[in-house]
Amino acid sequence: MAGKWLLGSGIRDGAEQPKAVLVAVRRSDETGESARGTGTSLAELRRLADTDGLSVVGELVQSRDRPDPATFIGSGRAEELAELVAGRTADLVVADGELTPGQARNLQEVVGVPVVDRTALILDIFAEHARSSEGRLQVELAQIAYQLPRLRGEGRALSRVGGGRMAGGAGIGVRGPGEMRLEVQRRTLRRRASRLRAEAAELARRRERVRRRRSRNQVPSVAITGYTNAGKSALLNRLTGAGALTEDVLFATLDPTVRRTVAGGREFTLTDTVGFVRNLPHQLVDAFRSTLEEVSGSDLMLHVVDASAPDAFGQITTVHGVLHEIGAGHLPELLVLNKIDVAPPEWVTALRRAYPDASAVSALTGEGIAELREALGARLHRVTASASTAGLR
Ligand SMILES: Nc1nc2c(ncn2[C@@H]2O[C@H](COP(=O)(O)OP(=O)(O)OP(=O)(O)O)[C@@H](O)[C@H]2O)c(=O)[nH]1
Ligand SMILES: [Mg+2]
Repeated sequence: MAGKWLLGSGIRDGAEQPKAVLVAVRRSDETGESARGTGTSLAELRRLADTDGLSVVGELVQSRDRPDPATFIGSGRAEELAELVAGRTADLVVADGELTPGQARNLQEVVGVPVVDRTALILDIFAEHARSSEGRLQVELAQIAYQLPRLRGEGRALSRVGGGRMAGGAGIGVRGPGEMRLEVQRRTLRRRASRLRAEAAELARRRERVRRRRSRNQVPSVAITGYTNAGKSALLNRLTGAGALTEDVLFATLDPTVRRTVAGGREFTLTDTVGFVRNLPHQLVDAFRSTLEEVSGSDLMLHVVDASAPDAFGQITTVHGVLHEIGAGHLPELLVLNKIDVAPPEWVTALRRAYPDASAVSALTGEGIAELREALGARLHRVTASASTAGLR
C-alpha cells in the first residue's frame, strides 16, 4: 500500500498495490559509462517504488539533450506513454527526477492518471517510516515545502468546483472563489510550517544539550553514515548489540539511535542515522538538518559502503557530496566495505585498491568485525589525541 500522502494526490483509492509506469530522460549523447548512469538511476527508482508499495508495470526511457520544459519527455513520447499507461492499466506515472509543477500537470493531462516525481516518492517513503515525533515533524515540513509551489494545480481544480473557470486569462485581475481558496490553503500551510519549525527548533535544542553533556563526559562520538540500505543499522547492531531495525527497504532508519560501546579500550558513542541517496530532495535535507547535524558534531565517521552494490563508487561520491553540504566534509572518516559475504570478490578488490585504509566486513556474518573494532580503536586514539592537542576537548 502506498503511503497516504501519495494516495492523497488522486491515485485510485483502494488499489492494494497501485501499478506504476516509470519514465526517465537520458541524454542522447550518453553511451557506455554515462548511459549506465541512467540505468543505475532507473534501477534505484524501481527500488524506491517497490519500497513504497508500488508495482512497476512498465518503463519508458526517452533520449534527448534535456528534459522537455513542457512535458518532461516531449509531446510525441507523452502520447506513447499514455498508450503504455492504458495498455498496462497503470494507476500512476513516476518520473525519475524532479518535475516542475507545470510538467507534472501537462503530462497528467495527456496520460490521464496522476503523475508524480522521484521527490514525491521519497517524501512518501519518509512519511511511512518516520517513527519519532521529531522525524514526523521533519517529514511534514519537507512535504509542505514540496506542496506549496504546487498548489496552483489544485487551485484550478478548486476554482472549477467553485463554478468559476480561470483558464484562458479570463480571470486576470479578478479574484475568483478558487483563487481565494488557494490563498487560504497557502496561508494555512505556511502557518502550520512555522509552528512545526518552532517545535523542531525546540527539539533540536534539546538534542544539542544532550550532545554537549556527552562531549563534556569526554566520550568521543562516532557517527555511522552511508548510502541507504548499505547496512548501517546492521553494523550498529553487530558492534553494540543494539536492536536497531534493519530491513531490505530504502530509508528504514530515519531517527538517530545512539549506543555506547568500546573499541581498543576506548569508550565511545555510536550513532546510526538516516541514509543518503543520489539527489536527496533538498526539502528533506533542509527539514532533516538537525538530524544530519548529529553527524557533523561527531569526532569520527564510520562510512558504510555496500560493496555488493553495482554502483558502490557512485554511492561513495554521493555520500561525500551530502556530507559536504551539511558541513561534515572535513570530519575524519573510516570507510567500511560491508556485505563482503555477497559481494563479488573482484568488486571488493577494486574498492580496496581505491581505498586502501578501508575495513572489509560482513555485518551479517561477523566476518572482519574484530579487525574493524581494532582499526576503530586506533583511529579514535588518533582523533581524540589530535583534538586534545588542538585544545578542543
Ligand atoms: N548479505 C548481507 N546483507 C546485509 C549485510 N548487512 C546488512 N545486510 C542487509 O541489508 C539490508 C539493509 O540493512 P540495514 O542495516 O537496514 O541498512 P541501513 O544502511 O541501515 O539502511 P537504511 O536505514 O534503510 O538507510 C538488510 O536486509 C540487511 O539484512 C551484510 O553484511 N551482508
Ligand atoms: Mg538503517
